[in-house]
Amino acid sequence: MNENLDPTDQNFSPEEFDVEKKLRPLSFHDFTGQDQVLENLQIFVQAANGRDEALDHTLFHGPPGLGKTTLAHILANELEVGIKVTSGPVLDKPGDLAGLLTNLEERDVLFIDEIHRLSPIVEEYLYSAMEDYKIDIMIETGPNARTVQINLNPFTLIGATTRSGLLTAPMRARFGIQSRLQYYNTELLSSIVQRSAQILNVAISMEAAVEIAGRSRGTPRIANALLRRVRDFAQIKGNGNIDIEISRYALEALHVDAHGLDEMDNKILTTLIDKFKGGPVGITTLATAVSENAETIEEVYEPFLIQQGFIIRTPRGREVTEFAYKHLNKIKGPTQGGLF
Ligand SMILES: Nc1ncnc2c1ncn2[C@@H]1O[C@H](COP(=O)(O)OP(=O)(O)OP(=O)(O)O)[C@@H](O)[C@H]1O
Ligand SMILES: [Mg+2]
Repeated sequence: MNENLDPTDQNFSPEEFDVEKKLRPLSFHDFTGQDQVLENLQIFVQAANGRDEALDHTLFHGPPGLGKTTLAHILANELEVGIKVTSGPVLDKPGDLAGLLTNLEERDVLFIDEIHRLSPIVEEYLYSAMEDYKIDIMIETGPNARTVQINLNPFTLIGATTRSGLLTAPMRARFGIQSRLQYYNTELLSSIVQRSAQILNVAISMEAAVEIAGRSRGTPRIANALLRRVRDFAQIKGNGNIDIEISRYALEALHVDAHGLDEMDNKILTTLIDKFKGGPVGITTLATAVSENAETIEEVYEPFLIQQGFIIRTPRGREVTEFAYKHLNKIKGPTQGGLF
């Protein structure tokens, strides 16, 4: 049994979990892209291994599906240590955290996903563990209750978050290594698609891999999900091999946007155009109009829309580009709304 995946990871349905487990890279060598981040991590890991010390606490931030959880497991593998996995919302009592911390062996990794969702009490409790490898625990109850300080084994905390803006400053300051993951370009994604196809044992043409990659919103998780769906079409409607025709047919049937934009991306663009004449509009106003929270728009949706050239950020707010009008088949200017 491969222990490198967390079966409670909510990003996967149970069937998809098994497939995901096979597709997830396990070493630096298997991991595609994020070159700068990876190069640095390799150096830090080598150095920590050479000194036989725990790796510095490490924070991964960036939009969903880009490889934060994957990298946390890769780090544990490359450090050749154990990993314990938990998440911000699950760790609601300092006692639970103490249990995890005291069970860590020397140099082990404690991975806390969604670390921005830790409760303030747990977060505070974590500070001394991270800084001095010490925690206070309460023993006995009633009149005999007292706290004792216990020493922990040196360990590495790896935190992951899609919402780094919600991390408190003291928390952030305790991470010696901080890496922001970027969206993947089509070339990188197509090599990820090819690698995944090989693992899934299905033949895929170069052109088809590029087609799937281009519609994956810069995100490996989406690329792998689309590949699995296209594979289904190839099996039932085609000859089992994935070529460009069956890919186009499948992506069409799945209503995947030509750029891989998701519902919220499209809602943001449409709202900017229809309600705000294309902008500029402030982030809070926009957030209210699409019923999403402003930080989520800033950290999860907007980076991709900007990177792809659909919107720009100006001092007066967000504005859509010509490209967005074209993509949504909308007409720019006062005649919009269909006078013709
Ligand atoms: N660089 C990569 N190379 C190959 N596959 C990758 C890469 N990055 C991610 N993947 C694939 O995408 C899937 C999703 O990645 P992962 O779960 O690490 O994302 P995440 O950043 O933790 O997302 P979330 O914020 O939703 O938790 C992985 O299971 C893996 O199969
Ligand atoms: Mg994750």
